[in-house]
Amino acid sequence: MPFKQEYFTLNNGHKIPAVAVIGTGTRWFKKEETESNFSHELVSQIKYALTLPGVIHIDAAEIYRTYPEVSQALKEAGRRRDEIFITDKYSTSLKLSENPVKGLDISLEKLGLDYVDLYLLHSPFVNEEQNGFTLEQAWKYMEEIYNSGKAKNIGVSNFAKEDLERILKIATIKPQVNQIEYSPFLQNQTPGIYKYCQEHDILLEAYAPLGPLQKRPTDARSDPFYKIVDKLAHKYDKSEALIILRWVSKRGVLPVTTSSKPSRIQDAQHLYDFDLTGVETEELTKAGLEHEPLRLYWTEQYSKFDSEAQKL
Ligand SMILES: NC(=O)C1=CN([C@@H]2O[C@H](COP(=O)(O)OP(=O)(O)OC[C@H]3O[C@@H](n4cnc5c(N)ncnc54)[C@H](OP(=O)(O)O)[C@@H]3O)[C@@H](O)[C@H]2O)C=CC1
Repeated sequence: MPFKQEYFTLNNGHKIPAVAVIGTGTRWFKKEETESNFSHELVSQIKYALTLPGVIHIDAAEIYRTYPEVSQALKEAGRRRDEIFITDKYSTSLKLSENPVKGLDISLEKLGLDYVDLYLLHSPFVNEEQNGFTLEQAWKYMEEIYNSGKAKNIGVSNFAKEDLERILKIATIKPQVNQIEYSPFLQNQTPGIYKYCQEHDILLEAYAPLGPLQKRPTDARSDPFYKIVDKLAHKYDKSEALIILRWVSKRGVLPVTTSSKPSRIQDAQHLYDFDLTGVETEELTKAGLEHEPLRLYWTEQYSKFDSEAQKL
């Protein structure tokens, strides 16, 4: 299969590989990091990903408790560091380490790395009482990390417009990325976030992009959205998952996916070997918007925005 490496360009001019093929949360997420729950399956999927062509984009986080698996896979794969792009996240709403600076030091140690490529605040749910610092101070820690070189890029996750506005007021370094839940059935995790990030040159990353496949309704066969996906899958001879991931990228959003199946990891790494036309992209956007919202994460905090999630 021919291979095409694609990047998005961040607001600091750095390049980021345009699909993250192995997220280490969701199906790999653990409540504890113990020897007995070490996932050999995750190690083998990451190692498999590291045999693929191009730069391999791995999505990790403190809260996933999967650093031991990532670390072992990196060591055993022996791939060049500049052929790997690692995102990591500081756990905010559940405090696991003192602050982002100390948290990253611990994760670098566990991962056996000198730096990560991207470090994110996992959510905006930070306050003095719970964390010992405010959201603005959290961002100052992130800037300290950027200046130290221990993270080549910094950003946020699950941030709404208002959270970004707070950060931008005090920032000397703008967040490069906002990683949010995004799929055809959730085109605005919080009101107006898609447009806001585009206008402010903050790259959106989509986690749970395959929500419509993870939660496929029983009447999908007669649903216009699934009919279009099926038509395009046949036209391009690609899986339905790839049609949706490619749509995400055509919307200017970087898809973050994962799988327990090597063939799906390989497919995702080859996402840019085909393209959708502008008309097809628009058709999927519209059919997606007509669907009722599907929100899989941060429902307690964000379900109140469901009525605005499908307005562009
Ligand atoms: N910042 C945040 O708050 C969050 C970040 N994330 C990050 O994003 C990553 C990806 O999130 P995730 O929701 O898993 O991403 P996706 O929406 O891409 O879903 C991946 C899952 O979909 C399954 N899948 C793939 N193809 C199909 C298909 N055709 N039909 C049905 N199921 C299919 C896969 O199963 P299989 O293994 O069988 O292939 C896999 O478990 C996480 O691992 C994590 O790193 C996720 C949630 C929150």
